[in-house]
Amino acid sequence: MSTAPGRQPSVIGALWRSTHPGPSVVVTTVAVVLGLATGLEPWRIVVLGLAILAGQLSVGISNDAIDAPRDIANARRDKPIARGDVSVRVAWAAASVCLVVGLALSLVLGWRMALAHLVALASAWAYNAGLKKTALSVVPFVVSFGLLPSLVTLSAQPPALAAGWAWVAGAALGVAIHLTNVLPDLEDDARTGVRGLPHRLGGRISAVLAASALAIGAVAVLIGPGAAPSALAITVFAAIVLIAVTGLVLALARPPGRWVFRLVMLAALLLCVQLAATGQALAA
Ligand SMILES: CC(C)=CCC/C(C)=C/CC/C(C)=C/COP(=O)(O)OP(=O)(O)O
Repeated sequence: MSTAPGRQPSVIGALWRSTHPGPSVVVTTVAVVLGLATGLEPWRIVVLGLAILAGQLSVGISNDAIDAPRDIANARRDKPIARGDVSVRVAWAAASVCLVVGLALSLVLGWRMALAHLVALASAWAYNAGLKKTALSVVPFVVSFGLLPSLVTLSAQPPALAAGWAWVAGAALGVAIHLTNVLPDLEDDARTGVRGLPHRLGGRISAVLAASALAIGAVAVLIGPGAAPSALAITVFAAIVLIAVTGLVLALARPPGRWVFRLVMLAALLLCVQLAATGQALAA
């Protein structure tokens, strides 16, 4: 979003744009929807949503604060810190406050939930702090997204870890998101020495693996709960597989770009519907 000439952008607006608002809102929405589906009490859903949102804001803002020198070198006009709309110091302060608020709210839901959220956030911050430049760049996505269903089930009374198949679905979603999110930035990243797993694999292999991960996640949710799947579950499963196959074929036919990420986001959304449809079975 650009600012009209002569108008000072607000610091809050600039911070919000640094949070990676799309993914932050999506992850929060997934947690809230799963909370509703598993029958959490309303106050727990509100606290869970705020805790996850605050954690996501801390991850997004710290990512831009750490990347500021690189984004300035790449003249990224979409990055508020690189544009000078907000200082790195203010961004760090905001990221720290959001981190503390996210963990404090998690504690309200119980120490197990707070501990799991701490691990998920530490893994995401480790990505920002340097893992993104290594062949292990996918690991934080496997860990954090693998834990996401458990952040919901551990917020219940009594708290429980999520079922194994829900961990698989979350981790598969994380792999697909990571492998496709960086596709549009491959060239910028190469210029500034960022060589995560997708950069090493190349766009095409990354897109193929992302589509395969989505299909694996969908199969895990379909057969994991053990009971005969409902008509809705089968329909959503078929839609995810169709999107995954479309992504696969298109990625093989032409160089993958932002559209692959959009397809993955659509399939990710459907995977969440599929997860939510399992309701109480989500807890181990
Ligand atoms: C449940 C939970 C805590 C999930 C979060 C997991 C996780 C690893 C998040 C990292 C998010 C992030 C800011 C990616 C973009 O960074 P980038 O620097 O690769 O891309 P950019 O150029 O868009 O900033």
